Amino acid sequence: MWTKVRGLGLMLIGRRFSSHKTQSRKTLVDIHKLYGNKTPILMVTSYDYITGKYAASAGVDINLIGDSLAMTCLGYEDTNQLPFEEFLYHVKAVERGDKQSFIVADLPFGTYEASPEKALETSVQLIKEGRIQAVKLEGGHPSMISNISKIIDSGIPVMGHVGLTPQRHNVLGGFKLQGTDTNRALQIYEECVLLQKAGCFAIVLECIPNRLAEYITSKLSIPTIGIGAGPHCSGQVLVMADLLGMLDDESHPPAKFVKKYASFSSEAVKAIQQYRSDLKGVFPQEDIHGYKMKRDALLEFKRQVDDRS
Ligand SMILES: Nc1nc(=O)c2c([nH]1)NC[C@@H]1CN(c3ccc(C(=O)N[C@@H](CCC(=O)O)C(=O)O)cc3)CN21
Ligand SMILES: CC(C)C(=O)C(=O)O
Ligand SMILES: [Mg+2]
Repeated sequence: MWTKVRGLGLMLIGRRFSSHKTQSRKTLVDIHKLYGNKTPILMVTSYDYITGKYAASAGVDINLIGDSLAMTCLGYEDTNQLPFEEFLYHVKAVERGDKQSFIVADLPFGTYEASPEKALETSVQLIKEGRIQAVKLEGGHPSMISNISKIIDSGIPVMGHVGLTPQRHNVLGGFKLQGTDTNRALQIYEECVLLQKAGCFAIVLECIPNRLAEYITSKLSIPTIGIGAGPHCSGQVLVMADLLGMLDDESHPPAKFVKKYASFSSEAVKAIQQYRSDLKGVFPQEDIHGYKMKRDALLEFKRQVDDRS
């Protein structure tokens, strides 16, 4: 009892004098501040409650529920096969795990291209049911800009995405570096200008040469978030499965731009194999992991069972 009261007292003192308030969710204002201060913006992708919690605990700035989860988490061949309902299920789980980051969700292939109304409808559903803060969609050609404007005009922040846009891999000829020739570089630059004019709060630059990304970043007044776009973007994004080494998949070797900071996959397999070998007498231990029963109760139980036969 005394220790409980003392614990409560310490807790109250701790609250009163601690400089750490309960962390509230980051907003667009925080993202703009980082950009203004030239502090690199940290973005990762998350999949579910667990990975959402990892991102929140690490204090990332932007947590993206990327449609790449189709491949890394669900085993689809590409992102275009991802059903919207399956995506939404993951969006909801991430949000339950992360109450700290600014959360952005991709608009999956087929859920926003057809019209401004369709793009808005999908975005509203993600905001309402997924409880997230912003959406990201691929492409910045003029027809896509009208879809983006409709979403932004309705009060939903939009992140652009240019360069290697994986949903368009069939017209891009695969997951290939973009913008190496003058015309394609100009096209990517023009898309960025249009996206900024439409009111996007940031743009992902994926798989383009370092110098092109650097130049685009210097020309824009909104942050660029790079993946395979060199060190001169306003921020960086990596896919969680790539940075944690969650997948050892020979059929999908990591891209050149990936840096692997952990080896979850091999650690997991090792741990499960250790568990198997422990079953030969090491785990579980009677005292540490087991539960006791009063001797009398056990004897009486056995007696009653024996009486039945
Ligand atoms: N795990 C994962 N990480 C990603 O970053 C990612 C996905 N999945 N799935 C959706 C897209 C696809 N992405 C990819 C996939 C492969 C390369 C890749 O291998 N690129 C070549 C470029 C060289 C060339 O132009 O041929 C490379 O060698 O890096 C790039 C982006 C990025 N996205
Ligand atoms: C790689 C990022 C930008 C993305 O779009 C995704 O993970 O789906
Ligand atoms: Mg994506």
